[in-house]
Amino acid sequence: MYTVGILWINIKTLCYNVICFYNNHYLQVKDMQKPARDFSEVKRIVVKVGSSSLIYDTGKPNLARMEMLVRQLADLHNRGLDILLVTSGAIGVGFNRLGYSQKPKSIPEKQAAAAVGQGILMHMYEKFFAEYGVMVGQILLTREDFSDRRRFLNARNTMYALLGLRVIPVINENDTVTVEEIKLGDNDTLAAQVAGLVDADLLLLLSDIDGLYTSNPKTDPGAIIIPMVTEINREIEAMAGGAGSSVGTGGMSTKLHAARMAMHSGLPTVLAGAGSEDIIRRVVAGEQVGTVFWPSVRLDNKKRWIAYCAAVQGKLHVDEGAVQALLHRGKSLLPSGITRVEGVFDMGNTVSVIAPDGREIARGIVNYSAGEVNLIKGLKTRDIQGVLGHKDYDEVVHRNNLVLDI
Ligand SMILES: Nc1ncnc2c1ncn2[C@@H]1O[C@H](COP(=O)(O)OP(=O)(O)O)[C@@H](O)[C@H]1O
Ligand SMILES: N[C@@H](CCC(=O)OP(=O)(O)O)C(=O)O
Repeated sequence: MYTVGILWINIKTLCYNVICFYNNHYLQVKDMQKPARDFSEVKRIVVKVGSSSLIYDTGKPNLARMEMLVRQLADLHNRGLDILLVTSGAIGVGFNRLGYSQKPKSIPEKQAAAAVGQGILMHMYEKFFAEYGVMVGQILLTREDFSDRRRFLNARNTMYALLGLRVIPVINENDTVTVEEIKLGDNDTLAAQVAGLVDADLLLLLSDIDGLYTSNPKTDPGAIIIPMVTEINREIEAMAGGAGSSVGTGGMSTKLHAARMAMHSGLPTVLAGAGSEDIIRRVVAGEQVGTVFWPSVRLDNKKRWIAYCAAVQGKLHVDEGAVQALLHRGKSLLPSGITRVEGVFDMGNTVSVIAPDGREIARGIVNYSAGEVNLIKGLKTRDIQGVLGHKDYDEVVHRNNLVLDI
């Protein structure tokens, strides 16, 4: 058993080394031939800064860091680029001002901290940007601002108006009013949503870590940085651990989720260290810093909306045959593959499709209500009419309304 264990560790180490050699050497050489880091055409950037980069663990703001980032953003703005800043930190700054020794646990206390902290945060940005003659405008968003078409267009119009007036939108989640059902929950996702909303050319996630590593470098000293990712597959996902500080939310998982959303919107994401010297300018100049997530297949607007904006109203649990049919044979979801229904939804709502191992394998728009799917699950398509008294569709979710690889 012991020998098998040692052998397994050696194989894992060898695999890591091969991956890292490939990433560090071959991909960088390839980068040089194919200018993957050529951001010279970039006109609009969404920059997200995490709490861990703006606040010390005590909850006191890191003023030097904030000033340094603002100077770089103001400079890009002066160069004529459109900059949108997604900033975390309201809860962190707020809990300190309220006299808590650490981030509170209860939702009302976090909301109170956000209410106090958001004002302080905005005041600091206003002050720092004003030193460079740059105006800022606050925008606070919830998930409904992306899932509701009217609100989506409203938010977009406001952002375009601000950019047109050469104002930098400073964006955060509206934590004071967001309850579970309407919250995005983390600003990495928010930044990716904003990048899609304004059709940005680049998403830059600045954190207390300088890139994606093979595992969490704060707990694994052997972790190695990955300079480029072209597909966020299960191996990459397995590398992501939780937050690295008491003020961060989500850790690497939410950054990968954000990068995947951006990839599906056709735009690159760079994850880099907020504390590195001149980091924003260096990323935009195409230097090999941090991890770049390169876009692959661009989903059309409808599928992007299903995957990332629509509120998920329920779950359809399916059997292995349905998993194979959806993932590998490009099929629609028929009643015969459905084993269980969760949630209350109507025809036209968005649902998650769950594999037998509990993984979400797809998201799509349903053609039948939860009650109806409950009655026809496991049945053949030809039985729908007899059971429901009507059959408007053969499929419970048509493949045109289905997004795989969420
Ligand atoms: N594979 C990984 N590579 C790099 N960092 C990781 C990884 N897994 C987990 N982390 C942790 O993610 C943290 C960054 O996420 P988070 O604390 O939420 O920061 P932010 O406040 O910038 O959003 C890092 O400090 C690190 O500890
Ligand atoms: N909206 C919250 C931050 C949520 C969040 O995602 O935090 P982080 O992981 O630090 O980017 C706040 O302003 O405190």
